[in-house]
Amino acid sequence: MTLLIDGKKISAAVVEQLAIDTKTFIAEFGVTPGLAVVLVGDDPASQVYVRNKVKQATAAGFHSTEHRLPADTGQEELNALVEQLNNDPSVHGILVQLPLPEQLNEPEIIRLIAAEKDVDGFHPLNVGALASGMAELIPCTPMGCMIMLEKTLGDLSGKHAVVVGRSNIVGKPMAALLLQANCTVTVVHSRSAEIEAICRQADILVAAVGRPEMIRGSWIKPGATVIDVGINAVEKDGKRRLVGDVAFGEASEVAGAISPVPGGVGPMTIACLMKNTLTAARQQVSA
Ligand SMILES: Nc1nc(=O)c2c([nH]1)NC[C@@H]1CN(c3ccc(C(=O)N[C@@H](CCC(=O)O)C(=O)O)cc3)C=[N+]21
Repeated sequence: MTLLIDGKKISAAVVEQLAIDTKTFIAEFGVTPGLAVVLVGDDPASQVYVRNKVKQATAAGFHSTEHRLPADTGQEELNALVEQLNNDPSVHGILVQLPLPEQLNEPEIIRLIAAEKDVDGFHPLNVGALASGMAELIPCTPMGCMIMLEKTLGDLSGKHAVVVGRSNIVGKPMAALLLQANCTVTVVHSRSAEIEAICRQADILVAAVGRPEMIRGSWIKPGATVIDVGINAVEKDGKRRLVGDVAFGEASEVAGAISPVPGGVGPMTIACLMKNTLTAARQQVSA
């Protein structure tokens, strides 16, 4: 029997615990954790995610604000908003939805966000802290994947984890976290040779490439744990559907445990954003 790793259920438990911790925090410090979400442009999928984030923030007991800027916003204008949020003591976490429209310089914005308010964990200071095992703010998607893996497998020591993809937002931080959990870690990417054969050696396979159903059942070692990070919108029978980077039907016949899309990593990402917001608030009140 293949176990379905239910991200909806696990994330609900995370948010429930967080709501309790938030109450305690507010009672102790008299401060409500605040999250500011910035969205530039009007991509409909992004609007859905931003709305979900604001909704979950409210459920966790946070104060949250949404800042929408038009698609043609200039760098100066976005910088000014980020600086204003950096200086606002009621805001403990800042998330600027990526990717940004192409006239905007993404690395500049990532560096401009105050590191202690960087709830995405993308600022170079937070990336460095993660690489050396001193992280407070950990990128949300990889953190969510680790919670799912530990919930499913317990101790991860000695397992061979293969990460497919090397992005700054998922692949690289995922590899760092797996290494810290004492896995043997292999990262494969678009230039790698023998990707299939390497995937077939994985006890833990994390797919984060952004290519619909690229990973087939035949790439998976029987009994392996598969985490599907991909959220790809595809047309099927004239309807918009979400599929992962893993061919779910085939893969679930081979894997020991697998996370679905939707209902897997997506909700975990949002739950971890809430965790980071409370962590950030905690750091800031005791600073
Ligand atoms: N600075 C920044 N940080 C992010 O964390 C970030 C970002 N930019 N840009 C966009 C991506 C995408 N992302 C998702 C989070 C949750 C779901 C999610 O909950 N998805 C549901 C389905 C939602 C639906 O039906 O459309 C699920 O998988 O079950 C999806 C996508 C966060 N991102």
